[in-house]
Amino acid sequence: MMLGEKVENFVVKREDDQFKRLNVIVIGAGYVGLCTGIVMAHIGHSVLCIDINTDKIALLEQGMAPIYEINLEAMLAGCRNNLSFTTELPKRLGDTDIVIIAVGTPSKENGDADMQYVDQVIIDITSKIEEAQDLIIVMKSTVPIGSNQEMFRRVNNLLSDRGVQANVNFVSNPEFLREGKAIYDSFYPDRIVVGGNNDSAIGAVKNMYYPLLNKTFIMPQYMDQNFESSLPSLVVTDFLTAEMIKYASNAFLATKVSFINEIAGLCDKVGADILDVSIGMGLDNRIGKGFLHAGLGWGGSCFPKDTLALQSIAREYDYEMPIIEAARTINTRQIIFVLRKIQGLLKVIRGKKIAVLGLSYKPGTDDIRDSVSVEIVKRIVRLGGSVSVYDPVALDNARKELASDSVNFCSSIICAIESADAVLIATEWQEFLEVDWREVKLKMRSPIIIDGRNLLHKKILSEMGFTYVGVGR
Ligand SMILES: NC(=O)c1ccc[n+]([C@@H]2O[C@H](COP(=O)([O-])OP(=O)(O)OC[C@H]3O[C@@H](n4cnc5c(N)ncnc54)[C@H](O)[C@@H]3O)[C@@H](O)[C@H]2O)c1
Ligand SMILES: O=c1ccn([C@@H]2O[C@H](COP(=O)(O)OP(=O)(O)O[C@H]3O[C@H](CO)[C@@H](O)[C@H](O)[C@H]3O)[C@@H](O)[C@H]2O)c(=O)[nH]1
Repeated sequence: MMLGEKVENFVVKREDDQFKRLNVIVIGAGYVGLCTGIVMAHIGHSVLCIDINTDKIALLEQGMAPIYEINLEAMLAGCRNNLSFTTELPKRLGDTDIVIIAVGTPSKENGDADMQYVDQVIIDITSKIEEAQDLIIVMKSTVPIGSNQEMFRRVNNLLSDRGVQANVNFVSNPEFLREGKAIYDSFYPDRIVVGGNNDSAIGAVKNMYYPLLNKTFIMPQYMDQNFESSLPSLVVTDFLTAEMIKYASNAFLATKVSFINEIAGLCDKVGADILDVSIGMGLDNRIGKGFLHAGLGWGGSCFPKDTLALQSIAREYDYEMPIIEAARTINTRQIIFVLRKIQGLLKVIRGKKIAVLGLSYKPGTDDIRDSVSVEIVKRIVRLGGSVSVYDPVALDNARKELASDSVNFCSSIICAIESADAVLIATEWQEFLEVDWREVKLKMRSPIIIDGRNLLHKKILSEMGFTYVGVGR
């Protein structure tokens, strides 16, 4: 890294180097790995995507997406010349310029990030590195602060144990894509963060992203062409800071949602309308419009585990993080809040039938990891209720998680609400906005809507004769 570069860490930089096509291996073909592989292939790199999950790879080889993500299959079809799939690392890594690690780092029981998948990948890669090889390992998985430095040392120790002399470098390159918009975010990131301690490795990663940083790629016709995104910012920094940027970003966004949910709770008490409060607040540029949508709270594979991991890291220093603690507490309280609302309306949940619309942790994805909706279904069942559930894409993923005689999986909204004592909107899928609520009302036992995502028009539904309860309105 150049002397003085740290000072301008957060300055937007534009690279003018000649773009060089690279041989890239992506390890882990999940939400992050697959989207990254597709985008890298689309912008011209030669990409090999590896996953130990043989079912995933079999689907991908047939051009089918193993996850629900808008534009994924079309993009997959569009870049097959540059993209191949396999279940194992090649015997030799000699031709590979960059290996991107994108395996999962889920929570352990104690809240730490579980590094077993990353650790295994490090061992696998190192065993394939050859004498005199140049290789850059790019860490996209979200890993605890200090991990990249530690792994860099570990790889070099393993190599010296094998008596291999090679030029292996690490670059921390956290990912910020959102599920449901993963392909779009991968093409148009707000920023690309690269953290490391080696100029030439950082330079190679900048080159890898050259077409994105300079928008020199051509977007396929079927993608929305009416985007107004500006060029992404490039943040060059050290390992620890890059790792912290990822955790801090997720913790901040989670806290912002919890903040608005706390205010929504008070709106409920005083009779103010959180929708207008959010608009009124968001119009202040310093606050910003995003992440002010009050509801059942945040879930998914990132906010819950990453806030937990950040707390775990802080505990190592006996350092308290009361804001993040509060954000998590408020998030759990949202589940209690909705159960109390249901109890308030139905009095007793035991023996009642509740329709739950939406199972994924947010619209646009089939991911049910840490989904608030799934947790609420489990709690209703524990309270003796029966639940009929519907989701446009996440039903299959939820079947195992919610297997119970008290849970009925329905293939349509109308099937789910048949004879229901109340309906809970748990994920704000557009389809729930478009359904004919008059028809729904005729089929329900009692016309009660708990709108856990503030999706529907309160006034219109009240006029139809529904008892409507939202979050903070
Ligand atoms: N999902 C997101 O929206 C998102 C966004 C930003 C960052 N992240 C981070 O990116 C990482 C990956 O997240 P994800 O949601 O894509 O995970 P995922 O669970 O969808 O995918 C991980 C994949 O890695 C594979 N895998 C595990 N061990 C392997 C090995 N040894 N070799 C090859 N493949 C292996 C698994 O089979 C799985 O398909 C996590 O650290 C996560 O925190 C996720
Ligand atoms: O105003 C809001 C915004 C979000 N949410 C909830 O917050 C959760 C997370 O939403 P979102 O951030 O859109 O989804 P993710 O795909 O989990 O993306 C987050 O987590 C990823 C994994 O680390 C990061 O890469 C992204 O930048 C970060 O936004 C979901 O349950 C949403 O329902 C709200 O309740 N209200």
